[in-house]
Amino acid sequence: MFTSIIIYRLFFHRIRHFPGPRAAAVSKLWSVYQCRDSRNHLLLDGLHKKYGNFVRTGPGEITIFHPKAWEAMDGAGNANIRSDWYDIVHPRVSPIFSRKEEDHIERRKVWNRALSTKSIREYLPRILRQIGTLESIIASASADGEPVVPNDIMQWFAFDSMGEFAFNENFGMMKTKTWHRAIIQQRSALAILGSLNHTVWAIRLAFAFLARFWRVKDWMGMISFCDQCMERRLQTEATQPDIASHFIKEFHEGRNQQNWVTKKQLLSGNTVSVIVGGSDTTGPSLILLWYFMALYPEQAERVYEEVKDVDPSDINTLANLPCLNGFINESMRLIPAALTMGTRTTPPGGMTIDGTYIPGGIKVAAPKYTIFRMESAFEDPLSFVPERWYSRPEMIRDKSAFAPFGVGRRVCVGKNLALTQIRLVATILLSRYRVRFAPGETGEAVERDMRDQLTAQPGRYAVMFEPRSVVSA
Ligand code: HEM
Repeated sequence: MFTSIIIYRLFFHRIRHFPGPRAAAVSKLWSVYQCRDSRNHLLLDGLHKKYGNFVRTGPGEITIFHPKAWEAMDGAGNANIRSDWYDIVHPRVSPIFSRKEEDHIERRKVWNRALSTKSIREYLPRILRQIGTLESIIASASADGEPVVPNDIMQWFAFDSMGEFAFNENFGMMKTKTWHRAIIQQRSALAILGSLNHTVWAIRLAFAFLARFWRVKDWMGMISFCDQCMERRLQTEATQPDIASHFIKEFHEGRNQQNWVTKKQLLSGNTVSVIVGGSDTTGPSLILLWYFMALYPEQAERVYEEVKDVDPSDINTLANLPCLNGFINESMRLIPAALTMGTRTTPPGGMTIDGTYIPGGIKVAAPKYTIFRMESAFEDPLSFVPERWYSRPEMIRDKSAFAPFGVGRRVCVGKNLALTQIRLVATILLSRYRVRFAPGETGEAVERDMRDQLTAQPGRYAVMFEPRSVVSA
């Protein structure tokens, strides 16, 4: 039987004519093995260089390397659905864990309210307070002449912040300068996705049979931590508006036809999505932002000149500053937080992109890491040139290639919150400190040791934050 499956996949399958490694056409286990050290972004980048823009990366999977890929997959008029990967936390559901579009639309409504411009304004004082705590860590390290490790402090900031405005709860990592046990578990759990991401059936099997073992135990611990956060929140009256209050309202008032179990699964799915999706993305983005600041100090100084006199609570002004936003975009372009994640299944009639027809029922992927570095999308794509986003637009050949938050109706619902946090952290810290690599540090490990585990996990590096008053004295 196995022989006939292999023969079918190699010689008779509808996508047999797409180039790619023969072993990948036979089984996705090939990718699992190739990604055993969580370097899917590099594996796919290499496949693009070897096989071109449309590569068969699984028996029923095509990976697309094209600036228009995300528009074709998620943009206006497309009929793709999310792939079976999005059943990963089944039976829990949320907008991101929704495959049918009608479910997705319904489940997204409450998030649109929880993360609206009005809501972000309500969370603003807490964002600023969290940045205050972040700054106090930096201030004390800098007073002692000690380096700081952005991989720690920026992740602590991202998780503590999410605890604050999602649940009105302080996870206390920045205060104690230590990792919360639950977050260590979460990182260990998400590391599973570095290789097994390719075979969601294997992950589901592991959840069913290995719940007490290996990293699967941490996965279960992560889900249980998220549920406990929500349980605690359900027992309390919120003192300030938070994201959970929107979910809880929906839970109590939700659609009549939904039974209690269904609503509980939605509440749990939303909770996991907000903790993981809201922090393990902003954290890496900030780690990478400071890496690029240390790597390109003259560009960082341009941002400083722009932000030094801006009132940080004026988030509209921040959103329109060319150097600041150019720097953030360029950092996200060279290393996006979601390096390769996101697969869709083509509709029964298939999908055509730039004249290439992909049949129906095929899983398609479009790795941002490689697409954001394509010559057909950006001039001099491997160089860090923030000016391409403001004064040198000719260096952007196809803007639709740049989609760090996705596009269309499935675009990240937390995009504005994340960008507000990132702009504020950059503005407040840059206006008080100059950043440089710590003595003996080159930053080399950031990309060399980076893992692709659902989100980018950059290698560790250390920086010195030097108070500007001292620097200029
Ligand atoms: C720099 C930070 C962030 C990046 C780069 C990012 C990236 C993304 C991407 C690429 C998607 C599409 C995923 C897919 O379809 O597979 C997405 C969806 C989503 N993100 Fe984010 N995200 C960030 C921050 C946040 C924050 C702060 C939150 C919540 C507080 C959040 C919540 C969500 C949710 C709920 C979805 C699903 C949206 C839907 O399906 O309608 N994200 N994000």
